[in-house]
Order: sequence, then C-alpha cells, then structure tokens
Amino acid sequence: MTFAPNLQNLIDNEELSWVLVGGKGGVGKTTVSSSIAVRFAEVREKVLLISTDPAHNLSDSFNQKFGKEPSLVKGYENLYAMEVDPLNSTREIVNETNNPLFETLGSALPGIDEIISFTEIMRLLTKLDYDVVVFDTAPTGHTLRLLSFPTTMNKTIEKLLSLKNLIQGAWNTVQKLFLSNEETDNDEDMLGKLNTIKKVIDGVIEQFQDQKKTTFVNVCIPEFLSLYETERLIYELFTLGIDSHNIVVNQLVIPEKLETINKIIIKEEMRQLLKNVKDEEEKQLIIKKLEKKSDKQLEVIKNCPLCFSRSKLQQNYVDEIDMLYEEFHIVKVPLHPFEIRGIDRLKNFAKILFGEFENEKEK
Ligand SMILES: Nc1ncnc2c1ncn2[C@@H]1O[C@H](COP(=O)(O)OP(=O)(O)OP(=O)(O)O)[C@@H](O)[C@H]1O
Ligand SMILES: [Zn+2]
Repeated sequence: MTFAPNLQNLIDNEELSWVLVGGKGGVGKTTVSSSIAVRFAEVREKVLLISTDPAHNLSDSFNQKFGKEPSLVKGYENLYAMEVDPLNSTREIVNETNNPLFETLGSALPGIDEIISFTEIMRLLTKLDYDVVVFDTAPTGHTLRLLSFPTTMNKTIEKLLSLKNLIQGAWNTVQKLFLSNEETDNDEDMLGKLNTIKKVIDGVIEQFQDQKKTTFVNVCIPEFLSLYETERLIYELFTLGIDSHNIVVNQLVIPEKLETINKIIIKEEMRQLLKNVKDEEEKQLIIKKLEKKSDKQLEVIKNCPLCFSRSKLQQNYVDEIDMLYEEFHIVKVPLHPFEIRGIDRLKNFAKILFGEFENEKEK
C-alpha cells in the first residue's frame, strides 16, 4: 500500500462531509483550510469554510470580510465562509435564555457554555445542506478541548437527567415556594433543552467518529515544537476516535528538490501580472525579463548559506516525519517568497496540496 504525497484522497472520498484542519499557531492552518475549501468548491455542490479560531484570519486569506453568518466568497456561487467564536456566541445564547438556573449550572459545570455554542453551531451546520464543511480550527490545545467536549458533556447531561428524576418531588416543592409560574415553565424548558442538546451532541459524536464522514488534516512545519505538537495531536485524535491520515509539512526550504515547483509558482505569478497586458510583444518582453530574474533568484537561493543550513535542519525533521507516519499521506509544501493571499494564490497553493504539480513535472 502506498500513500500518495498529496490530499487527493480527500476529494476521492465522496462521503466526506467534515474536514477539520489543525496544528500549532502560525504553521499555515488558515492557508491550508482555505485552499482545501477552494478545491472542494470545484467538485462539490455546496461548500462551507468555517473558522472557529477566535483570532480569525479567513478575511485576510481571501481579502474579503466574513461574519457570523455564512456568506458567499467573491467569484463563487457555491463556496461560503464564516467566522464564529465558540466562546462569545455561547455567552449570547446563555444570556438570551435569561434563566437563573443556567447561570448556576454554568458556574457548577465549567465549559457548559462552550458546549452549548458548539452544539448550536453544529445544529446550524446540519440544518443547512452543505456537502462539505471545512473547519479552520484554533491552535492545538483549544481544538482538542473542543473536540473532547461532546463526550465529556454528554456524560454530565446524562447525570443531570438521572438526578432530575431523583429530586423531582423535592424540586416541585422548591419551585412552588420560590418561583413564579413563568419561571417554572422556564425550568422545564431547560431540561427539555438539555435533552435536545444531548441528541445533537450524540449526532456530532457519531458524525465525527465516522471515518468515512470526518477526517482531521494535520498541518505542521519542520521544527521541533511543531512536530512535538503534531505527535500529541495525532495521539489525542486517536483516543477520541477521530480519523486522521494526512499531514501537511509546510514552509519547506529545499531549493534543489523544489526548484521545479518554485519555477511553476513564479510562472503562475507572472501570468497574474500579465493578465492586463494586451500587447503580445510587450508580454513576451516582460516574460523574458521576469524569467531571467527568477532564474537569478533560484541561483541565489541555491547558493545561499542561510537557505542551505535551514534546509539541512528541516531535512532532519522531515526524515523523522517520514519515518513516524508511514501510513499517512505526507504533503510537502515549499516556503513561498510571498504571502498566500487572494483566490489566485490559494488556487495555486491547492495545486501543490492536491499534487497537480507532480503531474506537470512528469509531462
Ligand atoms: N508555504 C508558505 N509560504 C509562504 N508563506 C506562507 C506559507 N504558508 C502560509 N504562509 C503565510 O504565513 C502566514 C501564516 O499562515 P496562516 O495564517 O495560514 O497560519 P495559521 O496556522 O492559520 O496561523 P494562526 O494560528 O495565527 O491562525 C500567512 O501570512 C500566510 O500567507
Ligand atoms: Zn489561522
């Protein structure tokens, strides 16, 4: 069995509905999740990219502002994006219910507000008919907490519901003594709500633990701390029963191996630059100039002592990843000489992720 060094396996799995993208801060989660969503939009009917990272970057990635509701990405009719903050949106929900019991419950069970917001998000997402939802998650620790919430929370809710029967008699008396009729109704609402939440959570757990429907894409850079976090993340995902079989190793400096890719990227950039140049002769002249410049740049990179030592250092970690994760698709992505912003660059980035440059090289 061989594992192709690209993410094509995501596209090939037609049942895939939830793609979670995560890793340490700053390694390229937003860039990778945005590119995956852009690629999915070419082959699926309706795609949503959702950021659950409180420090949102989707707007930077697409050069377009997104909010708490899904909105269309410019230039698309089937790609939506939204940014939610699990913590804040829950507070809003809890405040809306305005139930004193919720407050008590909230302080007795830390994290309940987060799980409610997560539930609300999931309910919203299952109601809307997206074929694929791609998550740009917050840095590792936060994500794991979010992913393990459903199981923890369901146990708590089960306990609460069983307690409810036990104390029902005493409870009724207490209510009559202290609460108005309206508030009594509210409490029934709350228990009803807990039950509904439990059902939604059961659904989330079932979906997330279904290997066909959900997968987690790990993004890392070839550095000690990032590798360490990836190892921890992959282990935790395993214990949570969440599938994971792709690792994107981003920001590689390997001049000799990635020369071809670099050249193609630079060529693509040129094409963008030349979009508005009409005159054919002028075009050719610009291309010649730029090609000469890029050849020179590559020559410099190849002979640069900084790049050389950097790439040596990185290679150790890449070897380690290759060795540790034999049964993963390992996708190696070069460090670009520019930020990956805007649809055109994201599309190019997707070409690397989905192995299209590999084919171009063979031609
Ligand atoms: N291969 C690459 N080459 C050059 N620049 C890159 C590459 N990958 C990502 N970047 C740039 O690095 C910056 C950080 O990337 P990104 O926002 O995707 O990381 P992140 O993991 O989502 O960060 P955060 O944890 O802050 O959300 C961005 O400016 C992005 O354009
Ligand atoms: Zn990000």
